[in-house]
Amino acid sequence: MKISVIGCGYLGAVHAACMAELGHDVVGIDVDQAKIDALSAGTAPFFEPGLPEILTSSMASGRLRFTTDMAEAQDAQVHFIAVGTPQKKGEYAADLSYVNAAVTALLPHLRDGALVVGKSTVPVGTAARLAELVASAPVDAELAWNPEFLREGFAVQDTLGPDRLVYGVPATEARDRAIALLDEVYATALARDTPRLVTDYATAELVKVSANAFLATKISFINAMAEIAEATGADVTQLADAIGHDVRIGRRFLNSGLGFGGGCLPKDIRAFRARGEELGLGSSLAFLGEVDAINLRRRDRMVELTREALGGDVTGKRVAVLGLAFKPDSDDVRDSPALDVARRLQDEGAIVLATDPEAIPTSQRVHPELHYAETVAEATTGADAVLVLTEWKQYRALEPADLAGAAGTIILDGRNCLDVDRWRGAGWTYRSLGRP
Ligand SMILES: NC(=O)c1ccc[n+]([C@@H]2O[C@H](COP(=O)([O-])OP(=O)(O)OC[C@H]3O[C@@H](n4cnc5c(N)ncnc54)[C@H](O)[C@@H]3O)[C@@H](O)[C@H]2O)c1
Ligand SMILES: O=c1ccn([C@@H]2O[C@H](COP(=O)(O)OP(=O)(O)O[C@H]3O[C@H](CO)[C@@H](O)[C@H](O)[C@H]3O)[C@@H](O)[C@H]2O)c(=O)[nH]1
Repeated sequence: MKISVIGCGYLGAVHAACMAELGHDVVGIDVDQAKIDALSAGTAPFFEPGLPEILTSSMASGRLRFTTDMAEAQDAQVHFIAVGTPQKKGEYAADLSYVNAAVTALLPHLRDGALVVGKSTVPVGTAARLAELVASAPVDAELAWNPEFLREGFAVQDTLGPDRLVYGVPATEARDRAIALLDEVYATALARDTPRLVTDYATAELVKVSANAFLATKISFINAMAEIAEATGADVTQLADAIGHDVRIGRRFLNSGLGFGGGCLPKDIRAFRARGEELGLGSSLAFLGEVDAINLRRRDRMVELTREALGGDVTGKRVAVLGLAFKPDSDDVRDSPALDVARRLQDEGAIVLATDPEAIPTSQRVHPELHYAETVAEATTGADAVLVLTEWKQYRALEPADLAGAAGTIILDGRNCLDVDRWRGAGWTYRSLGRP
């Protein structure tokens, strides 16, 4: 099938490459010339495991190409909208200007029978409005909403093998045709019995934001328990293991620490709250304000813990920060708790040297004033304290001997990911968020 993917960021570039990998003929379109140049050269514009390989194979097969020219979408039967929906400046609501612009620019290029498929995360009610815009096209075209649940770091795997497919389709006679086209797109996943839920626009939009709200709530729940654990001498990681054995609760997404960041959970819970208020249902989603507040307090506590460990004042103290990305296996630093803590410590007068296996270039772009080191050895040499803020596999595996160049023996575990006995046994002062 001929497919266009409009917006080639973390979501769209992976989606385009994976659709081509599945045998479709795909054109990826973006307004960012540099991104399109990189993708056209077969280079992934960000770090995502597995993406370079499928980009190379799909481009070599001739089934994948990239352009900034929207007219090249004209042959496609299905058009995925994968542009950004960031938080508006100074507000909680989502900025829908990119989605509106993308759909508007696509309209003159739609062919008869085309299906425009929303993938971006949007406030409930957006699809119904965009459906009217699509209906104004000079041809017979329809809109469907097909939210995406991929996780960065596992984006290729999640796109090729999603855990569920949700189709929000029109209530008109075009419904069956929209379902048939989406079934053709996802034939490989459907052949493996991937659950498929066909619903209306509003439910499809809400499935996405409520899933992220639930995940964020689960993380903030365990981080609230970490606050209580810290005050009472309990161990939040043991608590998570114990409650996680109850299958009704489950252990996943109960990792306490610095909390959630990234381009999705923080802005999605805020946009959901803002939408609730617009609907006159602010109280139904008011708890998300608390989820957000608990999450942001973790960053404050990490800065405070560093201050405490360094005798009450970080001024002039050397602090090594290991980890800048919002999570391991990604170079994404959007709303990254790690980068935020590093920056705040530097603002307080600490001499911060930060490192990350992949996220130095992305961090440098937003915080050129921070000092970066290419290796752990370089970052930790002469350090009074070492902070682990993103739980990359290589940081979890660190041994005290690897930090022999540090001046002090203070290690602060912002992700509750280190072996306490290994560090204390080697004479280090180990402190964390919620472990005694
Ligand atoms: N990143 C994820 O893991 C993920 C997962 C599921 C859903 N989402 C949702 O997908 C959407 C995209 O997220 P992202 O992380 O890929 O964002 P991103 O910022 O990485 O990518 C968005 C891309 O859209 C492009 N763009 C903007 N306006 C355009 C236009 N008019 N025409 C063509 N391209 C345009 C930008 O240049 C950019 O490359 C958001 O709504 C997000 O919430 C993201
Ligand atoms: O137990 C946990 C799990 C995650 N996190 C943090 O939560 C954030 C988000 O992690 P994760 O959800 O794995 O990453 P994303 O790639 O942002 O994926 C989320 O956001 C995407 C965009 O909407 C959705 O598609 C995914 O389903 C949803 O998991 C990161 O900062 C993690 O460090 C924790 O603090 N504790």
